[in-house]
Amino acid sequence: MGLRQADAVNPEREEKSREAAIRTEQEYVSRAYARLDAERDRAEAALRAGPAAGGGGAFQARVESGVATDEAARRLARLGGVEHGLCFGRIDHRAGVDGPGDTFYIGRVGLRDEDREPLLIDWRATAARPFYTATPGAPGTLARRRHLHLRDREVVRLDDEVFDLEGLAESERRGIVGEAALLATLRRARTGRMSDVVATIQEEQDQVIRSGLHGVLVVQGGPGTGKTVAALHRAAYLLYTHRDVLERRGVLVVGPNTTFLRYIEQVLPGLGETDVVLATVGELHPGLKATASDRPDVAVVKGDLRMADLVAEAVRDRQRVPADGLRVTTDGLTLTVDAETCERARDRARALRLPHNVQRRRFVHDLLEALAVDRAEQYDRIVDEPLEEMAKNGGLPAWLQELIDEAADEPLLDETELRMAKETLWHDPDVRAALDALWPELTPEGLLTDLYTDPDELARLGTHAGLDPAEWALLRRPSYAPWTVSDVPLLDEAADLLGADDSAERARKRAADAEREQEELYAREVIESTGVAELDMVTASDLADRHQYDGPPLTTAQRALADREWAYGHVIVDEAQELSAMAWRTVMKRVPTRSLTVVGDIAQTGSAAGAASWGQMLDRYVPGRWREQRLLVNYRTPAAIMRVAADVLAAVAPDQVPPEPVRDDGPPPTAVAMPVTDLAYLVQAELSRIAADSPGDLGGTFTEGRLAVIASATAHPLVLDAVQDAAAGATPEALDSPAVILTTEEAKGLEFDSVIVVDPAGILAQGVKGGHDLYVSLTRATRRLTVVHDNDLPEILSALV
Ligand SMILES: Nc1ncnc2c1ncn2[C@@H]1O[C@H](COP(=O)(O)OP(=O)(O)OP(=O)(O)O)[C@@H](O)[C@H]1O
Repeated sequence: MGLRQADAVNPEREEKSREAAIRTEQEYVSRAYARLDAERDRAEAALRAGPAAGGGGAFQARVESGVATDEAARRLARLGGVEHGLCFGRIDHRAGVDGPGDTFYIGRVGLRDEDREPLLIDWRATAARPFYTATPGAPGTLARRRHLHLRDREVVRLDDEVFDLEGLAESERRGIVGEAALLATLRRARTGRMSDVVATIQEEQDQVIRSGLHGVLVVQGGPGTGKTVAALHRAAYLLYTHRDVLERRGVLVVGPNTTFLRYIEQVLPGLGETDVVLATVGELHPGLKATASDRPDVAVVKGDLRMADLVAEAVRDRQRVPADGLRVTTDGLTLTVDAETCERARDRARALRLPHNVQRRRFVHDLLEALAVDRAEQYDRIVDEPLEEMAKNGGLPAWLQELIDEAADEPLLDETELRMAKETLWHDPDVRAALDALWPELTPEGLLTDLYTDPDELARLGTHAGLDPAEWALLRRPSYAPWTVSDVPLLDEAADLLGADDSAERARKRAADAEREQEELYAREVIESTGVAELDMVTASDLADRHQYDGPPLTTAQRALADREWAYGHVIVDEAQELSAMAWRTVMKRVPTRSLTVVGDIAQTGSAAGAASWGQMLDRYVPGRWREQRLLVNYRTPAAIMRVAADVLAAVAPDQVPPEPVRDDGPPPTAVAMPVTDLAYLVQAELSRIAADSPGDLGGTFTEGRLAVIASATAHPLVLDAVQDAAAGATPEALDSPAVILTTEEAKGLEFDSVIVVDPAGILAQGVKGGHDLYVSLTRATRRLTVVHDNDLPEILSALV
């Protein structure tokens, strides 16, 4: 146990020295806040002044000041997020022979005083690391670590750990550092928001946070081990340490549902980062926000990699050759292209190995050419036939015969004539319809809708892709059904295969380039006519650029979100065990460098399409090249609740070890046999209990607790009926209310002070993953757990009293 400084002195002296220490720290903290205010003022002033100010007349200077303004905006955003708990730690290095050791204050952001001396060390900086890694057994060069607890800007408490006294029993500490501070933090009631834990990050979490940027890091840990908070702090750390790469490319955090992402959204800005995109798998296809889910058996089929083959088959199936060749009537003529020529055109287009919509251009050009030639030949025949007739009858003058012989050696159409003929044909609706039928321009949505609604096509192509009839039959759905989360990887796959015909975009660019040339010409004239010396450094292209400037640049996050082909600098996947193989395929396309943090718990896999092991999903992309870090300590669930959950885990995943709980507080969990109709009373009673034993915030402020009722699919509608006062569903508003009713799936990744689990037998019966669902439900409570059953308590919950 870490020896607190206070233990070594008598109570009165302790109180006095504590007050004195608080006064000293208050002075320091006040200085830090004053500095923060000054920095904010400075950044605000720079921002108000705008890009042109301070740059003098020279254009380059103005550009530089524009960059400085962007930097000021970033800095301001960063400084805005650190008001709460600005400074939370202090480390004193051991004195050496050459004098006292260094002292550093650790904060959410780095600050320097007027003389550029460090006032606060950013928590992500190397110099801050001992704050997180020192243990009594391995203190490194630290003599003391101090946690500072603030309420607003006031220092209200200090917690010390002194490392250079003897007699510290490492074994008692279970690897936990800063225990007093940690437990105080954990005992705070849940506010419906995920808090950042930057002041109490633990050693094992610190290793995750500061692990190198490259490669795939898997963070495997049981419920409540801080995987999510560690992953988010890792995002902040990586952005700080690899700013150059990551500010440009951004970090993508993929989480299980939008509510959950909202929770973590409240953490990241608090850490002062802005270049992070948060998305669910349902949002990875730009322009779509899929939230609906498929039935588990359907999700399993859609999540299988054979779906990639099915989508590819569907695309190929739309590149057709008519068995009897192409016939199309235009301008009173029936033009034809034989099947062999059509086939050659298709093979030439496919050989380009480009997306379908881009290959289409080649195919269309080839067929238009064939049609144009046929038309020319037909015209030719119309003119030639009477002449041939005349020639046969010997009625053709010699000069005309000579002309005809000459023309026979010339091609029928020269280049310009051919281009114009193709152009005319392309504008004929009948020609276009005929070509569209052979090689249509496709959208991902259109392709999948057609496929899902056509049983014959599903049968034919499904068999090609290796799906059996029971599987492809599950894919049928009406065209009006909403897109589901499992459809998104398939849409993404289709988008890759289809690509976009960018001719319109290229035409726009050509026009823009021409316009720009004009701008440059004009700018050159301006430079020549003004002859102003300070413009010497400006090139005409600079001036043209300035002229075309239209609004502030998009942030990395905004640009990344809009671009399906954006390559992120790093991707973090939370609750990663839930991703299907197809979802992994989509995620991996977003990060060609394979720099990922994969966070999850195989024992909590609830989705039938999810992972049974990490290797199953990752080896395909980084065979044997991913590293795993385990988190073993549970910071959420008290020991008594964890004992009950451990029995469930032993039954459903005997090879998984439950995490070791830090907390040993709270009442024992209970089981109550009662009808669901009486549930409202229990909810009321629980709400009063959590209000009564809410310990208040560190500074004494009372914080409200939260309660969740997690019900089996069968009991869920009955619970909604019985407890009408409670909110329902994992929506942001519902989670902000005192009591919320959730399904097991909605409860994933969330936590509450008190949890009532209804119908455990029903949850267990929820398909193959029922046991995992029950394990997840039982581990959502930070203080109280009640299990409600209808006299059918499953055997594996017999530890409940
Ligand atoms: N070092 C820490 N200091 C204080 N609180 C912590 C620490 N680590 C984790 N916690 C708290 O423990 C709780 C669980 O953390 P988190 O939700 O990140 O766990 P998880 O491993 O993602 O859980 P699950 O798999 O059950 O979703 C949170 O309330 C978090 O704030």
